[in-house]
Amino acid sequence: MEHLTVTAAQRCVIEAVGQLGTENVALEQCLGRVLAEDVRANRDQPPYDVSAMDGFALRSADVAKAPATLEIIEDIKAGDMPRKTVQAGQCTRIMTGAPVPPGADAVIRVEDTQSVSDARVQINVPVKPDNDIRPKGEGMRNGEVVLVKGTELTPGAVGMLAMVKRSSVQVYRQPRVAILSTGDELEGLNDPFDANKIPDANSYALMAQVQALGVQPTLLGIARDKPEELRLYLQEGLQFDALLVSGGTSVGVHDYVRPTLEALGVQMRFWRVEMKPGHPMAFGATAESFVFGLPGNPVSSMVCFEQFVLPALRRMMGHASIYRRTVEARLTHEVKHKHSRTEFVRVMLSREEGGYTATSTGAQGSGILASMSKAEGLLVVPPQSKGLAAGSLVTVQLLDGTAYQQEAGGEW
Ligand SMILES: Nc1nc2c(c(=O)[nH]1)N[C@H]1C(S)=C(S)[C@@H](COP(=O)(O)OP(=O)(O)OC[C@H]3O[C@@H](n4cnc5c(N)ncnc54)[C@H](O)[C@@H]3O)O[C@H]1N2
Ligand code: MOO
Repeated sequence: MEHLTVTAAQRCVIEAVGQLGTENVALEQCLGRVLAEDVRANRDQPPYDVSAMDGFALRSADVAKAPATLEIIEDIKAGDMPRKTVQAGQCTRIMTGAPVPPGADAVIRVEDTQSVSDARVQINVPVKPDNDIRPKGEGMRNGEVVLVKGTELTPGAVGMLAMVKRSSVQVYRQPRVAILSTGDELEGLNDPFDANKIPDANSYALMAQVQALGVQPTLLGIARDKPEELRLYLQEGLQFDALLVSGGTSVGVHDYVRPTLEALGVQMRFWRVEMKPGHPMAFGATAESFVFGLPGNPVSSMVCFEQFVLPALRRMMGHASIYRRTVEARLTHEVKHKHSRTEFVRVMLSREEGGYTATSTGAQGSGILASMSKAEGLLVVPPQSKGLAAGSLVTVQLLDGTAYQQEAGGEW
């Protein structure tokens, strides 16, 4: 499986993974989850025609030649039921959300009236029938599906669930994700400082990328470059829905990850993708688990997460929109491209007249996390590109935000 493009590798991942099972979660915990059931309204809302304004409910015909003075027969607050019928020459004082009394066909807001006495009001302007009346069932009708299966639970959707009195709801399960770093050179966050070692940044950058999807991963720690130790860690990681291993995926003599995974029964689907950074990216599966072998270089592992792990996890969680949103941006400088791999360039975006502009965040080496930490997006240089001129229109994957799209946004 040589010369696999990013798009082809993404397809391979997405075809392999599917939605996880479902679970019931409390309304307080469901933000960002995906509905695994249709949710129906259990009442009409509003339950009757109600006033949209604080004012007076009246018969529009009575005020056709406004100004006109009407007799106030009743006061109705939200929560009250009207007791009287509005007859010719009459009105009721009504508050927002209160039921419109029989006989009245319109509401006029208080600003368009003038008090004459406690019992009489002058209406200053005419109103059309139905003015400022919110009809029964305008918001939802009893029995109708108000949220369809597959909907992501946004704050608005959570409000809707409360509106139909759902204190818990059936959603797709969150993936259980394990993260493992490998390499003798790595220094754990709590290990003593040693200037000759490499701090384990990948575990935490990957942790944060998973957390940004609303999932709390498990950090397995650091496996040293000893096949037996690595085997134990990988075995543990394969108990999870997804295992992210960084380092040891290329062809060095101590790159034991791939052979050890295979020895543990993992079927490798690919182990190289035509991309930069991120070339030695591996993907495999067992019956219960998916393994992403991410390159050790910190930026490479993060970029591979964006392209392969993120859509896979979102698919497991039941989302239909699984890819980062892409935008068009105008490049503020030249980008050279002298190979035939898809390149991802870390960029900052600014919003200017006519759209976004994209500017590199600095040195793009795959170990240089500083330029990743400033990045708002990844500019995609397609494999066939001969380089991009300043001022050209380019595609950028947004790294921040919670907006996603159904398609990757291009073939690359
Ligand atoms: N002969 C070849 N050598 C290399 C190739 C190749 O195709 N042929 N590919 C290069 C590319 S591209 C990358 S990317 C790296 C990936 O190699 P590995 O996945 O095997 O990663 P390591 O060799 O273990 O480490 C690479 C680099 O990253 C640092 N690292 C590793 N883990 C962490 C961590 N948890 N936190 C921070 N930094 C980490 C490690 O110290 C190395 O500097 O291979 C090239 N070589
Ligand atoms: O995948 Mo490597 O990232 O090009 O350094």
